[in-house]
Amino acid sequence: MVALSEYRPVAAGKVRELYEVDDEHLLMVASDRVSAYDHVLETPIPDKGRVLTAMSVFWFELLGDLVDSHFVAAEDPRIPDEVRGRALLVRKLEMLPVECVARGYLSGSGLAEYRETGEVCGVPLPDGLTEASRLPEPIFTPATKAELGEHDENVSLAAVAATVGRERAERLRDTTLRIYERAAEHARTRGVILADTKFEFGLAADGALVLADEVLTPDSSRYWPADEYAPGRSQPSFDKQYVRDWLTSPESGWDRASDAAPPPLPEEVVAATRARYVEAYERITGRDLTDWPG
Ligand SMILES: CCOC(=O)Cn1cc(-c2ncnc(N)c2C#N)cn1
Repeated sequence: MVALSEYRPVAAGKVRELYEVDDEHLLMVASDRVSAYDHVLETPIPDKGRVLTAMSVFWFELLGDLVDSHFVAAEDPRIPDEVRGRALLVRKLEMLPVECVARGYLSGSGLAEYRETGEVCGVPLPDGLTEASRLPEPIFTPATKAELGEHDENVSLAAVAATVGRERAERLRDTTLRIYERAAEHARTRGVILADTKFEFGLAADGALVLADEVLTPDSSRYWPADEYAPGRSQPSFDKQYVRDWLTSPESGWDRASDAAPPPLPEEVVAATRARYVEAYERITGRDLTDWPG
Protein backbone atom coordinates (compact mmCIF):
# COMPACT_ATOMS: atom_id res chain seq x y z
CA MET A 1 0.00 0.00 0.00
CA VAL A 2 1.37 3.42 -0.93
CA ALA A 3 1.82 6.20 1.66
CA LEU A 4 0.38 9.68 1.06
CA SER A 5 3.88 11.13 1.48
CA GLU A 6 4.89 9.42 -1.76
CA TYR A 7 2.57 11.67 -3.79
CA ARG A 8 3.59 15.18 -4.82
CA PRO A 9 1.28 17.91 -3.44
CA VAL A 10 -0.07 20.04 -6.32
CA ALA A 11 -2.69 22.26 -4.66
CA ALA A 12 -4.10 23.03 -1.24
CA GLY A 13 -7.23 24.79 -0.06
CA LYS A 14 -8.20 25.69 3.52
CA VAL A 15 -9.56 22.22 4.24
CA ARG A 16 -8.52 20.14 1.20
CA GLU A 17 -5.36 19.01 -0.59
CA LEU A 18 -4.63 17.70 -4.07
CA TYR A 19 -1.77 15.31 -4.88
CA GLU A 20 -0.34 13.93 -8.10
CA VAL A 21 -0.65 10.13 -8.36
CA ASP A 22 0.68 9.60 -11.90
CA ASP A 23 0.60 11.32 -15.31
CA GLU A 24 -3.14 10.79 -15.62
CA HIS A 25 -4.45 10.92 -12.06
CA LEU A 26 -4.69 13.12 -8.97
CA LEU A 27 -5.76 12.36 -5.41
CA MET A 28 -8.30 14.83 -3.98
CA VAL A 29 -8.18 14.68 -0.17
CA ALA A 30 -10.79 16.23 2.15
CA SER A 31 -9.64 16.91 5.72
CA ASP A 32 -11.80 16.96 8.86
CA ARG A 33 -11.01 20.65 9.24
CA VAL A 34 -13.86 23.15 9.24
CA SER A 35 -13.71 26.85 8.51
CA ALA A 36 -15.99 29.50 9.97
CA TYR A 37 -15.88 33.28 9.68
CA ASP A 38 -12.88 32.94 7.33
CA HIS A 39 -10.85 31.09 9.98
CA VAL A 40 -9.85 27.43 9.78
CA LEU A 41 -10.72 26.12 13.24
CA GLU A 42 -8.13 24.17 15.22
CA THR A 43 -10.68 21.55 16.29
CA PRO A 44 -11.39 18.93 13.61
CA ILE A 45 -14.88 17.49 13.06
CA PRO A 46 -14.52 13.70 12.90
CA ASP A 47 -15.88 12.22 9.64
CA LYS A 48 -16.37 15.61 7.94
CA GLY A 49 -13.88 14.64 5.22
CA ARG A 50 -15.62 11.26 4.69
CA VAL A 51 -19.09 12.88 4.51
CA LEU A 52 -18.04 15.50 1.96
CA THR A 53 -16.19 12.92 -0.13
CA ALA A 54 -19.15 10.53 -0.09
CA MET A 55 -21.47 13.42 -0.97
CA SER A 56 -19.41 14.42 -4.03
CA VAL A 57 -19.53 10.81 -5.24
CA PHE A 58 -23.31 10.70 -4.78
CA TRP A 59 -23.71 13.85 -6.89
CA PHE A 60 -21.22 12.72 -9.57
CA GLU A 61 -23.37 9.60 -9.97
CA LEU A 62 -26.75 11.40 -9.87
CA LEU A 63 -25.61 14.03 -12.40
CA GLY A 64 -23.81 11.54 -14.64
CA ASP A 65 -26.52 11.77 -17.32
CA LEU A 66 -26.05 15.58 -17.49
CA VAL A 67 -22.28 15.97 -17.34
CA ASP A 68 -19.10 13.89 -17.28
CA SER A 69 -16.88 14.16 -14.21
CA HIS A 70 -13.25 13.66 -13.22
CA PHE A 71 -14.21 11.01 -10.66
CA VAL A 72 -12.40 7.69 -11.11
CA ALA A 73 -12.57 5.76 -7.82
CA ALA A 74 -13.22 6.01 -4.08
CA GLU A 75 -11.61 2.60 -3.39
CA ASP A 76 -8.36 1.83 -5.21
CA PRO A 77 -4.88 0.48 -4.33
CA ARG A 78 -3.52 3.94 -5.21
CA ILE A 79 -5.53 5.51 -2.36
CA PRO A 80 -3.43 5.38 0.86
CA ASP A 81 -5.13 3.77 3.88
CA GLU A 82 -4.59 6.93 5.97
CA VAL A 83 -7.01 8.90 3.76
CA ARG A 84 -9.31 6.05 2.63
CA GLY A 85 -12.93 7.27 2.60
CA ARG A 86 -11.98 10.93 2.47
CA ALA A 87 -9.98 10.85 -0.77
CA LEU A 88 -10.94 10.34 -4.41
CA LEU A 89 -8.85 9.24 -7.34
CA VAL A 90 -9.65 11.69 -10.13
CA ARG A 91 -8.40 12.15 -13.65
CA LYS A 92 -6.07 15.03 -14.38
CA LEU A 93 -7.73 17.71 -16.54
CA GLU A 94 -6.85 21.02 -18.09
CA MET A 95 -8.77 23.21 -15.62
CA LEU A 96 -10.72 26.31 -16.67
CA PRO A 97 -9.87 29.29 -14.45
CA VAL A 98 -13.50 30.09 -13.61
CA GLU A 99 -15.43 29.55 -10.38
CA CYS A 100 -18.83 28.58 -11.80
CA VAL A 101 -21.39 29.71 -9.24
CA ALA A 102 -25.14 29.14 -9.54
CA ARG A 103 -27.51 30.98 -7.22
CA GLY A 104 -31.16 30.24 -6.63
CA TYR A 105 -31.27 32.58 -3.62
CA LEU A 106 -29.64 35.91 -2.86
CA SER A 107 -26.95 35.76 -0.15
CA GLY A 108 -23.28 36.47 0.55
CA SER A 109 -21.35 38.32 -2.16
CA GLY A 110 -24.37 38.19 -4.47
CA LEU A 111 -26.52 40.08 -1.98
CA ALA A 112 -23.74 42.62 -1.37
CA GLU A 113 -23.37 43.32 -5.10
CA TYR A 114 -27.14 43.52 -5.56
CA ARG A 115 -27.41 46.10 -2.77
CA GLU A 116 -24.70 48.19 -4.50
CA THR A 117 -25.87 47.93 -8.10
CA GLY A 118 -29.20 46.11 -8.38
CA GLU A 119 -27.32 43.44 -10.36
CA VAL A 120 -25.08 40.43 -9.80
CA CYS A 121 -22.30 39.74 -12.30
CA GLY A 122 -24.02 42.03 -14.78
CA VAL A 123 -27.36 40.23 -14.43
CA PRO A 124 -30.15 42.70 -13.53
CA LEU A 125 -32.47 41.54 -10.73
CA PRO A 126 -35.92 42.80 -9.65
CA ASP A 127 -36.18 45.53 -7.00
CA GLY A 128 -37.05 44.76 -3.42
CA LEU A 129 -35.00 41.62 -2.91
CA THR A 130 -33.43 41.02 0.50
CA GLU A 131 -31.17 38.57 2.36
CA ALA A 132 -32.02 35.02 1.30
CA SER A 133 -34.73 36.10 -1.19
CA ARG A 134 -35.50 33.34 -3.68
CA LEU A 135 -34.56 34.57 -7.17
CA PRO A 136 -37.15 34.51 -9.98
CA GLU A 137 -34.88 31.92 -11.63
CA PRO A 138 -31.38 30.64 -10.81
CA ILE A 139 -28.53 32.83 -12.12
CA PHE A 140 -24.94 32.13 -13.19
CA THR A 141 -22.57 34.37 -11.18
CA PRO A 142 -19.01 33.39 -12.13
CA ALA A 143 -15.96 34.47 -10.19
CA THR A 144 -12.21 34.44 -10.58
CA LYS A 145 -10.35 32.30 -8.09
CA ALA A 146 -8.67 34.34 -5.38
CA GLU A 147 -5.46 33.61 -3.51
CA LEU A 148 -5.83 31.41 -0.42
CA GLY A 149 -7.60 33.41 2.25
CA GLU A 150 -9.00 36.02 -0.17
CA HIS A 151 -12.58 36.04 -1.47
CA ASP A 152 -13.23 35.21 -5.11
CA GLU A 153 -14.11 38.20 -7.31
CA ASN A 154 -17.49 38.16 -9.10
CA VAL A 155 -17.15 38.75 -12.86
CA SER A 156 -19.52 39.08 -15.83
CA LEU A 157 -20.19 36.45 -18.49
CA ALA A 158 -18.37 38.78 -20.92
CA ALA A 159 -15.27 38.64 -18.70
CA VAL A 160 -15.44 34.83 -18.71
CA ALA A 161 -15.85 34.90 -22.50
CA ALA A 162 -12.74 37.05 -22.75
CA THR A 163 -10.86 34.30 -20.91
CA VAL A 164 -12.26 31.07 -22.33
CA GLY A 165 -14.14 32.20 -25.46
CA ARG A 166 -17.80 33.07 -25.96
CA GLU A 167 -19.10 29.64 -26.88
CA ARG A 168 -17.34 27.93 -23.98
CA ALA A 169 -18.48 30.65 -21.54
CA GLU A 170 -22.09 30.06 -22.54
CA ARG A 171 -21.61 26.30 -22.22
CA LEU A 172 -20.21 26.84 -18.70
CA ARG A 173 -23.26 28.94 -17.83
CA ASP A 174 -25.78 26.50 -19.30
CA THR A 175 -24.15 23.43 -17.76
CA THR A 176 -23.75 25.13 -14.36
CA LEU A 177 -27.42 26.14 -14.27
CA ARG A 178 -28.65 22.77 -15.49
CA ILE A 179 -26.81 20.74 -12.87
CA TYR A 180 -27.65 23.27 -10.12
CA GLU A 181 -31.35 23.02 -10.95
CA ARG A 182 -31.26 19.24 -10.99
CA ALA A 183 -29.43 19.15 -7.64
CA ALA A 184 -31.64 21.82 -6.04
CA GLU A 185 -34.77 19.94 -7.12
CA HIS A 186 -33.41 16.73 -5.56
CA ALA A 187 -32.36 18.47 -2.33
CA ARG A 188 -35.76 20.13 -2.01
CA THR A 189 -37.48 16.73 -1.98
CA ARG A 190 -35.23 15.93 1.02
CA GLY A 191 -36.22 19.09 2.93
CA VAL A 192 -33.02 20.94 2.14
CA ILE A 193 -32.65 24.21 0.22
CA LEU A 194 -29.56 24.34 -1.99
CA ALA A 195 -29.27 28.12 -2.06
CA ASP A 196 -26.14 28.28 -4.19
CA THR A 197 -23.13 26.23 -5.20
CA LYS A 198 -19.74 26.52 -6.89
CA PHE A 199 -18.48 24.18 -9.60
CA GLU A 200 -15.10 23.93 -11.31
CA PHE A 201 -14.73 22.42 -14.75
CA GLY A 202 -11.85 21.06 -16.75
CA LEU A 203 -11.54 20.07 -20.39
CA ALA A 204 -11.42 16.55 -21.76
CA ALA A 205 -9.06 15.83 -24.66
CA ASP A 206 -11.97 16.42 -27.11
CA GLY A 207 -12.75 19.82 -25.51
CA ALA A 208 -15.87 18.61 -23.65
CA LEU A 209 -16.54 20.14 -20.22
CA VAL A 210 -15.78 17.79 -17.33
CA LEU A 211 -17.07 18.47 -13.80
CA ALA A 212 -14.09 18.57 -11.41
CA ASP A 213 -13.26 19.55 -7.80
CA GLU A 214 -15.68 18.75 -4.94
CA VAL A 215 -19.32 18.93 -5.98
CA LEU A 216 -22.40 20.13 -4.10
CA THR A 217 -20.87 19.69 -0.67
CA PRO A 218 -21.77 21.91 2.31
CA ASP A 219 -18.32 23.51 1.82
CA SER A 220 -18.93 24.42 -1.83
CA SER A 221 -22.62 25.24 -1.37
CA ARG A 222 -25.07 26.90 0.96
CA TYR A 223 -27.37 24.23 2.41
CA TRP A 224 -30.34 25.55 4.43
CA PRO A 225 -32.97 23.52 6.28
CA ALA A 226 -36.16 24.15 4.26
CA ASP A 227 -38.44 24.06 7.32
CA GLU A 228 -36.60 27.04 8.83
CA TYR A 229 -36.51 29.14 5.63
CA ALA A 230 -37.57 32.76 6.10
CA PRO A 231 -36.23 35.47 3.75
CA GLY A 232 -35.14 38.77 5.30
CA ARG A 233 -32.49 37.36 7.63
CA SER A 234 -29.38 35.22 7.29
CA GLN A 235 -30.46 31.59 7.21
CA PRO A 236 -29.11 28.89 9.55
CA SER A 237 -26.40 26.90 7.83
CA PHE A 238 -27.47 23.25 7.74
CA ASP A 239 -24.04 22.07 8.88
CA LYS A 240 -22.17 24.95 10.51
CA GLN A 241 -24.77 26.77 12.57
CA TYR A 242 -23.76 25.15 15.90
CA VAL A 243 -20.17 26.26 15.28
CA ARG A 244 -21.23 29.79 14.29
CA ASP A 245 -23.59 30.18 17.25
CA TRP A 246 -21.01 28.99 19.78
CA LEU A 247 -18.21 31.13 18.33
CA THR A 248 -20.41 34.23 18.50
CA SER A 249 -21.77 33.43 21.99
CA PRO A 250 -20.23 34.94 25.16
CA GLU A 251 -19.26 31.39 26.14
CA SER A 252 -16.47 31.25 23.56
CA GLY A 253 -14.83 34.45 24.72
CA TRP A 254 -13.97 35.12 21.08
CA ASP A 255 -14.41 38.50 19.40
CA ARG A 256 -15.30 37.92 15.74
CA ALA A 257 -14.25 41.50 14.89
CA SER A 258 -10.75 40.87 16.20
CA ASP A 259 -8.12 39.07 14.14
CA ALA A 260 -7.66 36.57 16.93
CA ALA A 261 -7.94 32.91 16.01
CA PRO A 262 -11.15 31.29 17.30
CA PRO A 263 -10.77 29.13 20.43
CA PRO A 264 -11.07 25.32 20.31
CA LEU A 265 -14.63 23.99 20.11
CA PRO A 266 -16.25 22.24 23.09
CA GLU A 267 -16.81 18.55 22.48
CA GLU A 268 -20.62 18.94 22.48
CA VAL A 269 -20.35 21.42 19.58
CA VAL A 270 -18.05 19.02 17.75
CA ALA A 271 -20.44 16.12 18.31
CA ALA A 272 -23.51 18.12 17.24
CA THR A 273 -21.70 19.37 14.14
CA ARG A 274 -20.54 15.88 13.20
CA ALA A 275 -24.16 14.72 13.56
CA ARG A 276 -25.32 17.51 11.22
CA TYR A 277 -22.82 16.48 8.53
CA VAL A 278 -23.94 12.86 8.79
CA GLU A 279 -27.61 13.94 8.73
CA ALA A 280 -27.04 16.11 5.65
CA TYR A 281 -25.42 13.20 3.85
CA GLU A 282 -28.03 10.59 4.82
CA ARG A 283 -31.00 12.89 4.09
CA ILE A 284 -29.65 14.05 0.71
CA THR A 285 -28.46 10.67 -0.51
CA GLY A 286 -30.77 8.23 1.28
CA ARG A 287 -27.57 6.26 1.97
CA ASP A 288 -26.03 5.19 5.28
CA LEU A 289 -22.62 6.68 6.09
CA THR A 290 -21.61 3.40 7.74
CA ASP A 291 -21.64 1.89 4.23
CA TRP A 292 -18.94 4.35 3.12
CA PRO A 293 -15.27 3.29 3.44
CA GLY A 294 -12.96 4.66 6.14
C1 LIG B 1 -7.34 21.26 -3.22
C2 LIG B 1 -7.69 22.66 -3.53
O1 LIG B 1 -7.56 23.02 -4.91
C3 LIG B 1 -8.39 22.48 -5.86
O2 LIG B 1 -8.96 21.42 -5.72
C4 LIG B 1 -8.52 23.25 -7.15
N1 LIG B 1 -7.80 22.49 -8.20
C5 LIG B 1 -8.32 21.50 -8.95
C6 LIG B 1 -7.30 21.05 -9.78
C7 LIG B 1 -7.35 19.98 -10.81
N2 LIG B 1 -6.38 19.99 -11.74
C8 LIG B 1 -6.37 19.06 -12.71
N3 LIG B 1 -7.29 18.08 -12.79
C9 LIG B 1 -8.28 18.00 -11.88
N4 LIG B 1 -9.21 16.99 -11.95
C10 LIG B 1 -8.35 18.96 -10.82
C11 LIG B 1 -9.40 18.90 -9.87
N5 LIG B 1 -10.24 18.82 -9.09
C12 LIG B 1 -6.17 21.84 -9.49
N6 LIG B 1 -6.50 22.70 -8.50
